[in-house]
Amino acid sequence: ALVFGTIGVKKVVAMQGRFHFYEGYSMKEVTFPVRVLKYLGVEKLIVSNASGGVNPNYKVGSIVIIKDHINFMPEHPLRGKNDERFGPRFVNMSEPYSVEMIAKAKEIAQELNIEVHDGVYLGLQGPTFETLSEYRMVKILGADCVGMSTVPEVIVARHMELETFGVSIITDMGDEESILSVSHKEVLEAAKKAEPNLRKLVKELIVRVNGHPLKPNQMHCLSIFEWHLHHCLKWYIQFLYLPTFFW
Ligand SMILES: O=P(O)(O)O[C@@H]1C[C@H](O)[C@@H](CO)O1
Ligand SMILES: Nc1nc2[nH]cnc2c(=O)[nH]1
Repeated sequence: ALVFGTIGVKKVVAMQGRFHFYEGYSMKEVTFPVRVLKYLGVEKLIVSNASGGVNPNYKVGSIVIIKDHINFMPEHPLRGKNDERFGPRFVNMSEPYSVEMIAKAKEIAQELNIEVHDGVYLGLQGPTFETLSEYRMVKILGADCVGMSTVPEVIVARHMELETFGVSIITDMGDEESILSVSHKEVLEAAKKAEPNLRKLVKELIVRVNGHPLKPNQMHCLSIFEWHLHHCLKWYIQFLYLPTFFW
């Protein structure tokens, strides 16, 4: 489901969940929502995920601003005939995550006293969590965290020239002491704990980032909508949770 709303004077559409390759969807299906969002007029994409940390400076609950990724997914979302209406055959991936949005998010985090790290996310197929040796491999390959999503969506976002910001919550650490206990339940619990800070950060980023504000006639609707938004914000944001898209 797509949830439509506003944050400040920005129109927002959030996906209630995402598709994963490990669930059996094709890469085209996994990334289809990004195409839809682009055609809805979305200009900027905020994508979030849960991941396992291999950078020893992280701990469970750390918020990591994704500065780059390594594509280790088994299939490429742009494989096959290229549709030039969407984007070019060969996509420049030198700045998959917006440097401008990263800088703004860091500035906000400092102001709000929220501890953030930055790092490289490596995407694997899943659904298994990594073995100790695989976590070690992830680290050797130059990544700071590992997960099962995001990379295909970001590739397709770049294909369509959507400016992208990515953030990851470290829900488990891929080290010898904590690895024995990693489970999906723990992933959900750790993500929930980090959620209030992530919510503040993302909300403020949406407010401050460049984009088209609502037009004056839309402001009238907004004032009526604001009461609703104010009273339902808590509920709303829970659904905005992961991942959030806006334009
Ligand atoms: O959709 P994300 O990447 O946030 O979900 C992560 C990876 C798996 O789907 C799940 C593992 O617990 O969390
Ligand atoms: N692949 C992978 N995905 C995750 N999602 C949350 N934690 C992890 C992890 O340790 N590994």
